[in-house]
Amino acid sequence: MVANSNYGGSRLENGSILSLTSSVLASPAGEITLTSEQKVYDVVLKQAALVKRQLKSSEDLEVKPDIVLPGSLSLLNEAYDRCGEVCAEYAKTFYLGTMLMTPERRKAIWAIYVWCRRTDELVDGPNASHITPTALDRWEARLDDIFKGRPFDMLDAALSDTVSRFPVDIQPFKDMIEGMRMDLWKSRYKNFDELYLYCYYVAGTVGLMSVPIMGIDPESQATTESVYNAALALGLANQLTNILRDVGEDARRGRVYLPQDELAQAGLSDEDIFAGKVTDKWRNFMKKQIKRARKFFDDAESGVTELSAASRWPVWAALVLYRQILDEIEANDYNNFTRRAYVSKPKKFISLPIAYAKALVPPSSRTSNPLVKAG
Ligand SMILES: CC(C)=CCC/C(C)=C/CC/C(C)=C/CC/C(C)=C/[C@@H]1[C@@H](COP(=O)(O)OP(=O)(O)O)[C@]1(C)CC/C=C(\C)CC/C=C(\C)CCC=C(C)C
Ligand SMILES: [Mn+2]
Repeated sequence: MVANSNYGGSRLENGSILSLTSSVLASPAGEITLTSEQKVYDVVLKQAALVKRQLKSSEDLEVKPDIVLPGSLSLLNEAYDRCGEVCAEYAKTFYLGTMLMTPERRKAIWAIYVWCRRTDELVDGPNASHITPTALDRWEARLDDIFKGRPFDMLDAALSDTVSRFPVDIQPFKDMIEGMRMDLWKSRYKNFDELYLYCYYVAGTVGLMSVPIMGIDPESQATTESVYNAALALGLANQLTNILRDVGEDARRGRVYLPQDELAQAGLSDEDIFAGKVTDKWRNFMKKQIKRARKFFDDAESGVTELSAASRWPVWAALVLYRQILDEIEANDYNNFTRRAYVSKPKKFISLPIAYAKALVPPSSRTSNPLVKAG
């Protein structure tokens, strides 16, 4: 779980979370001493405060009433349907999971999914080699327009509608673009602190975007911050798992996301990764990395139960299925250089009712719940 921190930080209107004010502690050399975890926790606190304030101001209405301009509703429905199709095409199991959500929430999650997928495609898709920082700046300007109610195309229109109905903030979206910017210039991570920030940008942000849509169960006694923290943890866990699964594939593109200092401590280097030989050194290194990823999944678990009842199943399914990729890496004897770990269809099939059973558990009102408000 992300630790409670006591520090000040703020963001320039258009900047990433790295734009911090003078309330930040500085070392004698004048360097900023905040860890990535602390910087990200600042975002979590702000997102939680924002959602609380906005829910209050709309008198706890979770979905704002429709304002329909003549002819616009069918276009909007088409736009949402298209988002659903994209989602079904790229993430079948997840799409199935969203079918249990209320129609408003389901459509909103599809719209966010599509925006995230398109953002990732900019740097990972077929046109990735033509993508420049300027193209990402243009994508960010387009995001600003989405939030101002001036969408550029149909898929943007769905997101524009979503952000007008749910208390979603622009910051996690901007931060995701920041992560894609990082992918343009950075291919090595000195330590876990650097990797943590990257994982927040490209995946923790998804958790923060999703909570206002998923909704927190009205019976939940948990603090909003703790639920956001759990959502962040699930995003981080998923991305760390992605990185561990894709070591070989990333290396072939010249990328090593694994922390350089931890590789060195294990007696390993980039050359060992490019050579792609599974040795005992590699196995021991991987065991530690897997242990850390599992810890983030554990941190996410308590938060899932606090979500509104209909949102719990898709999130449990995502958690249970993604976590199994780590088991598969182990089953492959840590060969993530030439074998891609994946969860087989039968295993997926068994996991879905397990996720469903977990989703039936309501939020706990007992004080033993680690997320429950004090007093
Ligand atoms: C309280 C609590 C636990 C709430 C739940 C919060 C929640 C729904 C968290 C979801 C976390 C999640 C699914 C994160 C996605 C992480 C991820 C895999 C990010 C990928 C980034 C880049 O990776 P890379 O390029 O290395 O990998 P590929 O080879 O390209 O796969 C992403 C691809 C960024 C783009 C992310 C998406 C397309 C997924 C967006 C998903 C949603 C908006 C829906 C999330 C909802 C559910 C129910 C899972
Ligand atoms: Mn990608």
